[in-house]
Amino acid sequence: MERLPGGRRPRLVSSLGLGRRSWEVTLDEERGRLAWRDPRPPRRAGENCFVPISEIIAVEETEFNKKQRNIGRWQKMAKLHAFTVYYVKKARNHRWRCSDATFWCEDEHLCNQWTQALKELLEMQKSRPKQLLVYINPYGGKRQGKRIYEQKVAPLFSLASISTDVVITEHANHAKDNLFEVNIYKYDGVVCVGGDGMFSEVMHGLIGRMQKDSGIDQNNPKASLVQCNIRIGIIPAGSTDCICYSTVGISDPVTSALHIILGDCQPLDVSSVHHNNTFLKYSVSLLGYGFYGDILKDSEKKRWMGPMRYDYSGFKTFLSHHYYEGTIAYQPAKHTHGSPRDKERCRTGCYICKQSEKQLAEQSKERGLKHEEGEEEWKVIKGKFLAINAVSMSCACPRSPKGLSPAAHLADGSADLILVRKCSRFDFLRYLVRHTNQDDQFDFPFVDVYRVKCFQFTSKLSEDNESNVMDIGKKRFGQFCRDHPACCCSIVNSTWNCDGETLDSSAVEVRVHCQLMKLFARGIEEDCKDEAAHSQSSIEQLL
Ligand SMILES: Nc1ncnc2c1ncn2[C@@H]1O[C@H](COP(=O)(O)OP(=O)(O)OP(=O)(O)O)[C@@H](O)[C@H]1O
Ligand SMILES: CCCCCCCCCCCCC/C=C/[C@@H](O)[C@H](CO)NC(=O)CCCCC
Ligand SMILES: [Ca+2]
Repeated sequence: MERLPGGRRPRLVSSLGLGRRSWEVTLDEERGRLAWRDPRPPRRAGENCFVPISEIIAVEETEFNKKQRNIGRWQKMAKLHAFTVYYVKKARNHRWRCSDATFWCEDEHLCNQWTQALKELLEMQKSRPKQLLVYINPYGGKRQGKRIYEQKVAPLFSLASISTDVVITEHANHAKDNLFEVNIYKYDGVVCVGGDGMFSEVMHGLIGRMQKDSGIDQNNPKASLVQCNIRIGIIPAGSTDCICYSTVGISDPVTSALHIILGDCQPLDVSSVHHNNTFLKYSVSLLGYGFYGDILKDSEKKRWMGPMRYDYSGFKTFLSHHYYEGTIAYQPAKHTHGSPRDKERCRTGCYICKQSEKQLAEQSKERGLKHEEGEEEWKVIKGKFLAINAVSMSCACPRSPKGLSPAAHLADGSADLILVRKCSRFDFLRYLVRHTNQDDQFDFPFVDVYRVKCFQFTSKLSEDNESNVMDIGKKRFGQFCRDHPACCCSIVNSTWNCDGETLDSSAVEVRVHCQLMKLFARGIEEDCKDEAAHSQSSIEQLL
C-alpha cells in the first residue's frame, strides 16, 4: 500500500466473505489493525471485530475446500479465492492461542491484493525473529521437552516462516558450551526448551560469550558487564518454570511460542554471584540460603521423581526446621522508587522498570564517571535465619502464583532481600502458606524485606573457619550450639540455591546488573479484558 498525501497511512476496504456472510473488511494501517464489520443496518448487525496487526502471526493464500464452500447461496458461484489470517487469541489467565479467519471473494486480483498488503505489513514488524537457535533438554521436568517442541512449537514457527537450528542436548552444559562455539550473531534469538536450569545454562552461555567477546573479566565482581541483546525465548518444560511464569504470566508452551513469534522483548535484571573475586554464577530468579538451599540439595538426589521431588524435599526440609547463623551486609537500592511492600505489581510497560532503563541509558552516556557504589552506606544485619532469599523478580510460579516477592520488578536493577528469622515451625508454616493466598507474607515480626542493589553474606561457620569476603561488620561470634539438636540450629552450612543449582561456597558477594539481558516476553499483562481480546472472542462466535 502506498502512502497517502500528508504521510497518512492508507486503508484497504473491501467487501469480503467470512463464514457464511459478507463483511466490510478494513486494513487500517494508521490504526495498525485489521477490522471487519457487518454492513447490515445496526439492529441486525453483529459485532465489529478487529485484530491488531502486531498480533497477526501469518497470512496464507488458502485453497477453498468443500467444507468451507458450504456457505449458503455463494455455493452456486464460480471459483472462490481465499486467504487465511492467523492471529493471537488471548484467552483467560494470560494464555494465548493461535486462531484463524479465512476471508474469501470471487476476484482473484482482490484476494492477491489483500494477501500482499497483509504480508507487507508483517514484513514491517522488524522485531520479529527470522532465525532461531533452539536447545531442547530432553530430560527436564516430565521429560516431555522434545515432544512439546515438535508437536506444539515447531508447527507455529514454521507457520510464521521462522527458520531454526535445533540442538537436542546430550549432557548438562551442552547448550552453554555450544554457545561459546557457534556463530551466535547470525541468530535473532536463542530458545531453550526446558526448565529454569536449562534457561540458566543458555543465559550463562550467552552472557559469558558476550563478556568474552568484549574482553570483560567475569571474575571481577565490580566489572560493568556488557548487555546481551540476543533475546532468549523460554518454552517451559521443566519442574518449576518460574522464569517463564514470572515474565509471561503462565507456563504454557504455545503461549511462549507466540510471544517469540511476535518478537516481544522484556529486559531482565541479572545478579552476579562471586566468592573471593571468583565468579560463581548468575541468577535471575531465586538465590536462596537455608530453606530453599536445603530443599534443592535434598531434591537433587531425587531427580528421578521429576517435579514431585520438590514437594517431597520441601516437606522433609520443613520438618527439619534448620536455621543458620550469619551476617548480611547490603546496599539499599536508592535509584528505584518502588518498595517490596508496594501494592503495585510489575506489569507490561512497567513505569518503574522504564525509569531504570532511562537511568541506565544516562549512565552509559556518562561511562567513565566512577560508580558511586563504594561510597554508599552498607547496612549490616546479623542473626539466625531459617531462610535468606534474594529475588530479582517476583518468582511467581504455579506453586505460588504471586511469588516470593510479589512486588519485585523484572528490570528495575534491584533485588528483594527477604530474611526469615528463626521462628516456630507453626509460624514458618503460616509464612509459607501466605505465598499461596492473598495475605501479605512480609507482615510477620520475624520476616524482613529490603530492596537492594548488592549484598554480601557470610555464614558464622565460614567466618570462623575461612577468610571471608566481608569487610563490613566483621566480628567473631560466640560458640555455636552443638549440643542441642532439638533447638534446630545447624552445625553445618546450608547451600545457596542459585536458580535451581547449588553453589559450592556459602560466603557470597552479589550484585544486580540492571537489564543485562532480554527475553522474548512482555511481562505480565494487566488482568483487564481488553478491547482486542473482547473483539477476538466475538470473532469466534461469529465464525
Ligand atoms: N541432555 C541432558 N542430560 C542431562 N542433563 C541435562 C541435559 N540437558 C540439560 N541438562 C541439565 O538439566 C538441568 C535441569 O534441567 P531443566 O531446568 O530443563 O529441568 P528441571 O530441573 O526439571 O526444571 P526446573 O529447573 O524448572 O526446576 C539443567 O541444569 C541442565 O544443565
Ligand atoms: C503448605 C503449603 C506451602 C506452600 C509453599 C509454597 C511456596 C512456593 C514458593 C516457590 C518459589 C519458587 C522459587 C523458584 C525457584 C527456582 O529458581 C528453582 C529452579 O527452578 N526452583 C526451586 O528451587 C524449587 C523450589 C521448590 C519449592 C517448593
Ligand atoms: Ca529486579
